[in-house]
Amino acid sequence: MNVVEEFFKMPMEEKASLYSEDPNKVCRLYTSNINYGTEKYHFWRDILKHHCHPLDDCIKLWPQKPTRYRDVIRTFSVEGKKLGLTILELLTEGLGLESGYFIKDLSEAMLLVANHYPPCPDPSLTLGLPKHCDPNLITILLQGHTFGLQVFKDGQWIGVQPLPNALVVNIGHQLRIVSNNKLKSAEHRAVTNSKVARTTVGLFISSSEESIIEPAKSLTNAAQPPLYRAFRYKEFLSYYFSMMGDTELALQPFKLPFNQSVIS
Ligand SMILES: O=C(O)CCC(=O)C(=O)O
Ligand SMILES: [Fe+2]
Repeated sequence: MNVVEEFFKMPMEEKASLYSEDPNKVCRLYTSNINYGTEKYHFWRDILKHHCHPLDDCIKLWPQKPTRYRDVIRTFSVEGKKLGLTILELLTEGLGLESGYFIKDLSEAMLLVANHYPPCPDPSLTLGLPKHCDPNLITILLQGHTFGLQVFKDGQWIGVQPLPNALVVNIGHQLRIVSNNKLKSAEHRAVTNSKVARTTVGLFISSSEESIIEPAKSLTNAAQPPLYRAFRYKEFLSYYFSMMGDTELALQPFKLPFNQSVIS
C-alpha cells in the first residue's frame, strides 16, 4: 500500500507520461472528472489501472517510479492471485461444483486498480466512486486505514470498517452469473472525507475477455433453470460500463426470461 501512496504523492510531472483517456491502454493513470460538466454527481478519484496478466508482458508497462513499484506490486499481485484462487476453490466446494471449476479460464485475467481519493472540501457534494457491483469474478481489496467503503445491505449504506492488514473480498457479477444467483454480487460505493487522502488497491480476478460466461451446467436443472444466457465477457463489459451504477440494468440483456430458461 505504501508504494501506491508514494506513487500518488509524486509530483505531477513524474506521473504525466502515464496519463491517458484511452480505456484500452494496458497501464494508465486517469481521473474521474472527465465528464465534470455533464455528470449528475461529481466524483473525486484519481485512478491507476493496469493489467497483471500475462505478468512478464504487462510488468514492462507498469510505473517505473517509485523504483520499487514493480517489485512490490509483482509480489502483491502474485500472492493476491493465490489467495483469490484459494477462496474460489472454497466457493467451488460450497457450491457443489467439480474441483478446479474456476481455476484456469474463468480466472485467467487480473487487473489492478489503485484508487486515490484526495481530501474533499465538501464531501456532501461528491462521491469517491458511485454505487456499483464489480463486473468480474472476485475482487481482493486492500482498503487501507481510512473509512470510505460502504456496502448496501437491507436498504441502507453500511460503512466497512478498515482493519489493519485486512483484505475485503467482493463477489462480482461474473460469479453471480456462473453460480446462477446462488452467490450475490455486493453493491458498494466509496465516500470522500475532508481531512485525509484515502488510497485503496483492488485486484480484479476475471476470465479473459473472449471467454464464454454462463451459469454452471451442474447448478441448473428443470427446477432451477439457467437465469442467464451464455455470452462473451467482453460483450458484458462494454454494456456494464455504459450502465455503471445500475446493477439490475447492467445484467438485463443477459438474463433469460423465465419461460425461455425452462425450455432451453
Ligand atoms: O476504494 C474503495 O474502497 C472501493 C473501490 C472499488 O469498489 C473499486 O475499485 O471497484
Ligand atoms: Fe468496486
